[in-house]
Amino acid sequence: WPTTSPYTNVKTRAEQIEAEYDYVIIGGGTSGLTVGDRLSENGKYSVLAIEYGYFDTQTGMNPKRMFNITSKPQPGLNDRTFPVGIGCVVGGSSCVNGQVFLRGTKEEYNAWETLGGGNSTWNWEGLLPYFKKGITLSPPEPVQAKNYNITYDMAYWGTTSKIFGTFGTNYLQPYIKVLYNAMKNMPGIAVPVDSGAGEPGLYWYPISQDPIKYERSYARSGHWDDLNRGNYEMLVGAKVTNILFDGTTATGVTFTSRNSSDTPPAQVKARRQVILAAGAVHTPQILMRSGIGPSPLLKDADIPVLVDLPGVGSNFQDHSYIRNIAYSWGTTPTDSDLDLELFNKPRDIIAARAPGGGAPSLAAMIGLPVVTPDKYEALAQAYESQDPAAYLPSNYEETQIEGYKQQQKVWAKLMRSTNPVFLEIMLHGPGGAIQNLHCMSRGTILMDPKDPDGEMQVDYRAASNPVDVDVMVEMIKFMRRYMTTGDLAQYEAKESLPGSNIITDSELAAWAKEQIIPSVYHPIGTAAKMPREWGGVVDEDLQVYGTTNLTIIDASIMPTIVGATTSMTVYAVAEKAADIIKARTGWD
Ligand SMILES: Cc1cc2nc3c(=O)[nH]c(=O)nc-3n(C[C@H](O)[C@H](O)[C@H](O)COP(=O)(O)OP(=O)(O)OC[C@H]3O[C@@H](n4cnc5c(N)ncnc54)[C@H](O)[C@@H]3O)c2cc1C
Repeated sequence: WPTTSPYTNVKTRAEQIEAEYDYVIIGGGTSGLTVGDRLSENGKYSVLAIEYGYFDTQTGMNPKRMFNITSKPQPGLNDRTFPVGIGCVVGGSSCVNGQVFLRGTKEEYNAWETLGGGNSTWNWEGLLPYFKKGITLSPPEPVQAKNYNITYDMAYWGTTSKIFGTFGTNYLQPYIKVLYNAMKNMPGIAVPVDSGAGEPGLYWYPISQDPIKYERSYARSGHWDDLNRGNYEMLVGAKVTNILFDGTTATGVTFTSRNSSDTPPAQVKARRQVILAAGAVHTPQILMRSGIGPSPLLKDADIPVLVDLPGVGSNFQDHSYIRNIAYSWGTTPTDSDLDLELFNKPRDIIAARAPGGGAPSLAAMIGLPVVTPDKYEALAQAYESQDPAAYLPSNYEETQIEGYKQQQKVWAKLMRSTNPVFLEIMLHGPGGAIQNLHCMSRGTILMDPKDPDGEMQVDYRAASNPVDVDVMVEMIKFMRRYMTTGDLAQYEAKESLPGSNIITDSELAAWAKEQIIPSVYHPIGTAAKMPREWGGVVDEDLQVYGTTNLTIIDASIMPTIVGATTSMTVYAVAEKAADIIKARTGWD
């Protein structure tokens, strides 16, 4: 390692590339490769993607394919630190991710429209065509659909993209349908026709998997491997340090070799557009290194200020979770129609005898009024009555406080709606992980002014807003109700974590602070698409304020996080971004 690639248009040295391309994309990850594919598809324009990682024949989470970053200690979580998972390989985080393939709900995307300040097309209706363009759904096998009563609706999916959603076929599970039915019968739980319908509820969902090869479907397999276009090149093992400007017009980038410190920095020019796709952790670094960011920090780092944009590196959000609300069954349930004889056979025999018939993945995605019918109103009231600045980083400027105030307004309303997904439970029980998908705390990802090219300082500021712990307490109580009342009561499950001695809200909160992990590897928001007077970094066309020819297309542009794993939304955003860039730069 580094692994060499089989493609002649993958370059490993600065002298192998041209001096100038029409489009230069920083980051050959999920969003970067999607847009690179679209901008090179008519063959008329030259495109270069510059990627810090290398080609790898394997995929999946592994230190050699990930950045090595540890978060700052989290005072809200008893000063614990956490690994910051980000892919650094061709394909980016889509090459290492968990392949859970979900999208958010309608009101979560409509919040982006409200936070756009007027005339925004960043809403459910505006994004649905791009979910369809971006993802092909491979329907479940008929036997599987019948076994598990899987419904789907192709109105929410496309058929042309080479990024695939496929219903996985796990081995037969002894009680997955018991869990399904028990959750379905919990008060307020809906069963939408499709996980892609923009609705919360209980669903079997696809994973990002090729339906034929049964391998990971990701940005490289879908947007690079079969292309082999003469007008599309990739430079790997190269770190972009900063963007070049003529005045405030982006004209190219400077990069260094990732491995050899004795190679001098090199430059490449972009005739039409520089496209920033380095992900929510490193996009802010490249902006700041280029003089775009909070001016006090830039001055500390001795970087001349090109555009004072305080929002760069702020507004950081992720999902948070508790790994295990742990139970053991009193009596283990079994599905009434399960073929027990088959089930007890070794796994390979089961797989051979039930081709396509195993259970796909199952999730319960639940709005706050369903999580806590008694408390959601009080939680929403407590949240909306907060002084917006009370729990924000102390260096937030007025525009940023105003932006958070707008978010607070939107989200206090959405805490009262059943549509946005606050709680996610992947059902394979008993018990299991609970995820809070809408934290109100806001973190920062900032450059170390003493070492601007060193790793970014990632501060989740988890639980800095107390409402997040209060919400997590209600999620624990929901899991307790699910496991011990209703359909599952008969199985007399015993709780070992938090345990029967942890009862009151304050006991649960103290336990939660010991347990919460502030990231599901879904960082977003650090170059948010919001009005500049609300602390935004990019406009509705994803152009960086105060500049021309510079567009951001990655997860950092999301103003607020969606109640779903993030990759599918990143693909849809990138598809929309490609159309915006084409229209703006006269692509035909
Ligand atoms: C471990 C893990 C598990 C996840 N699980 C899921 C899941 O199950 N389901 C899901 O939907 N989502 C999941 N996600 C999240 C999802 O994959 C990401 O939200 C999405 O891929 C981000 O896309 P992006 O384009 O913003 O960034 P990335 O795909 O991360 O791309 C950014 C690229 O830029 C490169 N880069 C960074 N800095 C530089 C530089 N200076 N110069 C050149 N290149 C640079 C990086 O190496 C990287 O390849 C997971 C992520 C991780 C890391």
